[in-house]
Amino acid sequence: MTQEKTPKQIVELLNKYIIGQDEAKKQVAIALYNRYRRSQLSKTMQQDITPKNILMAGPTGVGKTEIARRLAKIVNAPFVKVEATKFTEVGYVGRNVESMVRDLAEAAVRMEEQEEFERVKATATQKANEQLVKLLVPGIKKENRESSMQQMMQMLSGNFNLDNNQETEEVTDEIRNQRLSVKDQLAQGLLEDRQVTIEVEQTPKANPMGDMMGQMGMDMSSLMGDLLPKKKVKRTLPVSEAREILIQQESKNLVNYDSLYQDAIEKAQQNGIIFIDEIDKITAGDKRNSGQVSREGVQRDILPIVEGSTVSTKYGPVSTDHILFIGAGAFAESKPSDLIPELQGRFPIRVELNALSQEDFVKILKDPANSLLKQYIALMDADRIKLIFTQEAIDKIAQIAYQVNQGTDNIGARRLTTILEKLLEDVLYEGPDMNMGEITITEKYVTEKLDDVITNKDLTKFIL
Ligand SMILES: Nc1ncnc2c1ncn2[C@@H]1O[C@H](COP(=O)(O)OP(=O)(O)OP(=O)(O)O)[C@@H](O)[C@H]1O
Repeated sequence: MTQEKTPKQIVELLNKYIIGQDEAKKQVAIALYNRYRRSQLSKTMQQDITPKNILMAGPTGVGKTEIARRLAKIVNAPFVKVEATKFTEVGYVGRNVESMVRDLAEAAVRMEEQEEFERVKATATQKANEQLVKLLVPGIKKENRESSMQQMMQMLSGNFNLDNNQETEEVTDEIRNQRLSVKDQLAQGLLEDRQVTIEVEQTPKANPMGDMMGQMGMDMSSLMGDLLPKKKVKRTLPVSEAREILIQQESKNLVNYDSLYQDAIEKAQQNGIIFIDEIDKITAGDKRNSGQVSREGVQRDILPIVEGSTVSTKYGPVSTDHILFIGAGAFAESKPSDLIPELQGRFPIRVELNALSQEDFVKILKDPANSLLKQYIALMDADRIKLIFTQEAIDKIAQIAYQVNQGTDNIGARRLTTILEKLLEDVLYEGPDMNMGEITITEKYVTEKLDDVITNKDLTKFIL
């Protein structure tokens, strides 16, 4: 296991995206680094030192998930979020909790695939373009009796090779020249709208049986997929879209999936992070969810996974020994001490996240690298409109968000999203037709646009 970043460096990176919650940021960074420290020890020593997972307590929308998700991004770790309450639903059985590890393996495979696709991109694009040239200037299909005879002989001898189109295609000098010129035009982007017909694999439809098998740890579509040839259909598309599909197909051919799966499993085992939300709702102390699958039962099912066990996935067995688990919940009606003792022991690091203040909201709107305001500014920029917010307007938005949270449900920073959407609806709708190079959102605009909604409680609940 490699660990390129120290806890301090991790916190510095988290600071770019998350406002406040300093203690939580520090603790996740330490926990992550401790996992690396433990992996450096001898196997026997490792067994004696149990991994230290984290329990985050705090109201909704204050950054619990965001911290964990960002942490994973920063260290390029596969990440999944599950709701613990999902496992209390009727229809779930003990084994299902293992699905969180399967999902992690899946996430790791997707990450590795993305990296590999990036690595082979240049080659895949080149091959895709070569195919496009052939599709745009097809060769002459040879109705060659000899070759039909050969095919027949091959089939009789059990040697099926139905994909020998190229062999029966004649390429004259003229075609060769045409292809050269088309290759040039393609490179210059002149043929992007021309239609071509390509073969694409049809994705199998989801079926309920598959879902059931999935819950039992089997993946029907991949089982069947391995046995049956994938169904191909012909589609006619513009070159620009066809190229994307061909690149995808070529990339898949260029990637060695056996080693990709191995790498992905290694990554999930060594770097994986599983975020278990609503863990407070599976305690005996919580009064909700009664009459469903026993909450303590779910805790007992989760325990072996957190303690370290091996879960079979369709990519191979995954050991959970080094996976970092982050439990989170509001813990409003229950306490961490309501969890079964064994589970409490597996989550020894406890952090509380604070409710967000009006000042925090101002910072959340402005400061993070991809803050909400920056997102809207970027969106409008696509229409070549410069969107400007005055400081007073930003303060007003934060104040309204804070007030609405106090007056109705406190949903934390999520309130900012609904408020901004309402505030900017006219700008988003009319902006492109307004022929304005610049739109400034002032405090007055915020007040006028939102006042009606705020003063009417029913409207507030519905819209904001
Ligand atoms: N402290 C913060 N700094 C920056 N953004 C935040 C902060 N807290 C919340 N947000 C924003 O609000 C959204 C919701 O936060 P998050 O998903 O972390 O909630 P949570 O605390 O995990 O609550 P829940 O348990 O209900 O999921 C995030 O997408 C993020 O953009």
